[in-house]
Amino acid sequence: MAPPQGPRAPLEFGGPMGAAALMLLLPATVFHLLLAARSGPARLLGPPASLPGLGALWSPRALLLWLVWLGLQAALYLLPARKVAKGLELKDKSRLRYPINGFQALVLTALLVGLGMSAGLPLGALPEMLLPLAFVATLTAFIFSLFLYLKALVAPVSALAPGGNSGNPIYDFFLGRELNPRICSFDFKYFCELRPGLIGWVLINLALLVKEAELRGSPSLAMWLVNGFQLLYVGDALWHEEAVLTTMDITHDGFGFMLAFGDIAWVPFTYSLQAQFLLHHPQPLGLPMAAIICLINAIGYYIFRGANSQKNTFRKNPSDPRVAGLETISTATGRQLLVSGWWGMVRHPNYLGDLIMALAWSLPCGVSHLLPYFYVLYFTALLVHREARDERQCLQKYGLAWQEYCRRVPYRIMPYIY
Ligand SMILES: NC(=O)C1=CN([C@@H]2O[C@H](COP(=O)(O)OP(=O)(O)OC[C@H]3O[C@@H](n4cnc5c(N)ncnc54)[C@H](OP(=O)(O)O)[C@@H]3O)[C@@H](O)[C@H]2O)C=CC1
Ligand SMILES: CC(C)=CCC[C@@H](C)[C@H]1CC=C2C3=C(CC[C@@]21C)[C@@]1(C)CC[C@H](O)C(C)(C)[C@@H]1CC3
Repeated sequence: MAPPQGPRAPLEFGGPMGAAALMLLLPATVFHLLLAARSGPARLLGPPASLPGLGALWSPRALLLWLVWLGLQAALYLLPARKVAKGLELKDKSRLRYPINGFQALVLTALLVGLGMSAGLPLGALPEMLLPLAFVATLTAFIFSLFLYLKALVAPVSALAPGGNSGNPIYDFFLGRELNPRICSFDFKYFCELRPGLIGWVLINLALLVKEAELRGSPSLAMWLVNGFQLLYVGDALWHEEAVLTTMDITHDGFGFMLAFGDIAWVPFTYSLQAQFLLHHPQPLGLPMAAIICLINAIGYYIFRGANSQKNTFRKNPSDPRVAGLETISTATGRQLLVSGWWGMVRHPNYLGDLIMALAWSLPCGVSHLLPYFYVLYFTALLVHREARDERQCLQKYGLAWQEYCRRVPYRIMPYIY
């Protein structure tokens, strides 16, 4: 059994107490949002208008649907891939291999759903099942995290994540002990990060759009915008799937409750909140306003994609002509840091673009309610916290060179503000 890492790794998220609180608070938030979105007052703060009985949470049909969904996505993951990419070097100097077929999984899912709908699949019935589906997804996340925790107890020390093996079971269960848990070549974390949750999110959005068309004759412009923007975001993530291999989730964080729940329950059921809200609270949206919102989304996407692609191109090959002219700082590790281009504007330009897009996803819901802006608020908190975690890791990795970068690029996310 792998020994705990002990007090060397600083505890994050408020330690075991914080982890326990988050494990209660996060699922409670999912149910609160699902209930609030369908209630008349649609209040973000305060108790939901009505609480459902346990019967409304449990449905064998939802369980079956959920298992079929996970099975389908797992089967699509196992299909031959156009490319097999290598991850970053691990502690034992090995590099894991990952199939690059996420976009293919999205397209095949769309084809299957399209075929199903033409054969009479009632996609518009899905919004009625969101509550029991979220319940089974949450239950799955708890059971799956227990499996991951037990599996990590017998994993070799070299397979453990830098954090998440403090020896405290609650904290380790939450953060995840093992870095890349796998059975044969099936990588659980990589699979969950991009497939069932992200593709599930756009499928839920589509079902809400179909339901709106059934109720009101056609989907509203606001619903089209939310569906279009979020489909672009998910399609982009799957098209650039290889880039996820260098995110801190894959390279640094263990796979425990936080990511398992985040990937399979939090993302599909809370990221679809705007479309849920619009189904129950239709909002008028004129063409001029829609055009402005599209422009905001396009600006956000331009910054997000430009910054992420610039860094990925630079990390893959610093002499690539697209980045070779950029100014850099050398570090003791042999790697360089960009100090011009997007990464010379602020230290996390990709977060800035992501936040601008988040705003564009909520604006079609009007300004009468705070609820559809939950994503903007939560995402700001998540990215500010994530940025602080990343800065700590970079300071540790790059030392003086990182300090020099911070001096030359003083703002973190928003120029002249933060
Ligand atoms: N929708 C959602 O819920 C979420 C979306 N995201 C998005 O995911 C994307 C990835 O984010 P994330 O993984 O947090 O981090 P980043 O993609 O910002 O990567 C941070 C890493 O980039 C490298 N880096 C930092 N500064 C420089 C520089 N100047 N030059 C070169 N390399 C640099 C460092 O790693 P190294 O030097 O080792 O390469 C650092 O650890 C973002 O676009 C974010 O917005 C993230 C979380 C949630
Ligand atoms: C509150 C809670 C449960 C936190 C867990 C956080 C997770 C929801 C997020 C952590 C990092 C994520 C990323 C994406 C989705 C959300 C989670 C899992 C991401 C897949 C979204 C699409 C992007 O293009 C991305 C691939 C860059 C991104 C990677 C990080």
